[in-house]
Amino acid sequence: MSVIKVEQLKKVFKGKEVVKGISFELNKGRCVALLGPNGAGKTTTLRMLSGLLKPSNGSIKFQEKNALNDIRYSIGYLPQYPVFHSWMSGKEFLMYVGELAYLSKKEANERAEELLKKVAIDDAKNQRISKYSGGMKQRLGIAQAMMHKPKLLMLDEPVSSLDPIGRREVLTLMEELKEETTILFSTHILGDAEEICDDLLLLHHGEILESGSIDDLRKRHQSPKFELSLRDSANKYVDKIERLESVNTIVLEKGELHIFVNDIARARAEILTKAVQEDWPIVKFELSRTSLEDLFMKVVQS
Ligand SMILES: Nc1ncnc2c1ncn2[C@@H]1O[C@H](COP(=O)(O)OP(=O)(O)OP(=O)(O)O)[C@@H](O)[C@H]1O
Repeated sequence: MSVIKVEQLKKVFKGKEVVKGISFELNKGRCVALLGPNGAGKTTTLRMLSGLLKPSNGSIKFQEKNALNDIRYSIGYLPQYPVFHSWMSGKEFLMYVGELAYLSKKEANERAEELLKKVAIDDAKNQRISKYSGGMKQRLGIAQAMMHKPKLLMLDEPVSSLDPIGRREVLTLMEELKEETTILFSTHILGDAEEICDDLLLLHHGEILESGSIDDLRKRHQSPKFELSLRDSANKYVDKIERLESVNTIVLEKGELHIFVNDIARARAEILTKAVQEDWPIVKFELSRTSLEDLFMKVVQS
């Protein structure tokens, strides 16, 4: 069952389309990564979904209506650069957020205590936020977004500004939150997406290039390739290999040739025959598979 359905969502800033009519659905209970390089349109998309930015076109539909008939009560949102009232303590801040979400004082107090434990800052709950580390602030930001038990939690690059320990803490916390709510989080790091997410939306120049479960995408993007290194300049061999019938495409990466093929046996025979005939100074000739990483690198570099 889907939590949210987005159709033809578009945003134009000063005549420039930065989100180009994207459509997708998020299924209940899934953790979905909105993955894309800088400037892909991730923040703009999340801001439209959270109601902070008016779309130029398209529709955003929540499948379940909430009692207040306002999508903001179905969504928890942590912006990329959250602003806290730093003079407040973590607990006071959560109580304040609870009040804004129309929770009673009792409800807000119970929920705040529960979340402070969950995000592991209950020891520091009475300390001023200005004393918190980056990781603690980010975890408080997640708690803030969860105060009103949203159906969908959206986090904009929640780990990109953190040190390795902070990153680990927040990623572990997100894994736990998957049990409670559907998560959409933006990142430009494929590894983070793969570590905690089920599904992926790959965004580039405001368009969704790939979407689906990470497992399926991984399978779909596995195709055979040979990696060839030579003691010579690899450039000299590109033309010769490209002319072989069994070769699809060649990518030169860090001095190594990545030769994409369909028929492994035929390609191997053709390449090695040519190499022996011309006495190529081969250092490495190895079969490997392309991967989601290859796809992402191609997207990021284009
Ligand atoms: N308010 C605005 N006015 C004009 N252009 C904007 C505005 N907000 C974003 N943009 C442009 O829209 C494009 C997408 O920006 P956005 O912040 O959504 O990308 P992003 O994928 O979140 O990138 P990053 O990872 O760097 O945060 C960029 O080219 C950006 O300069």
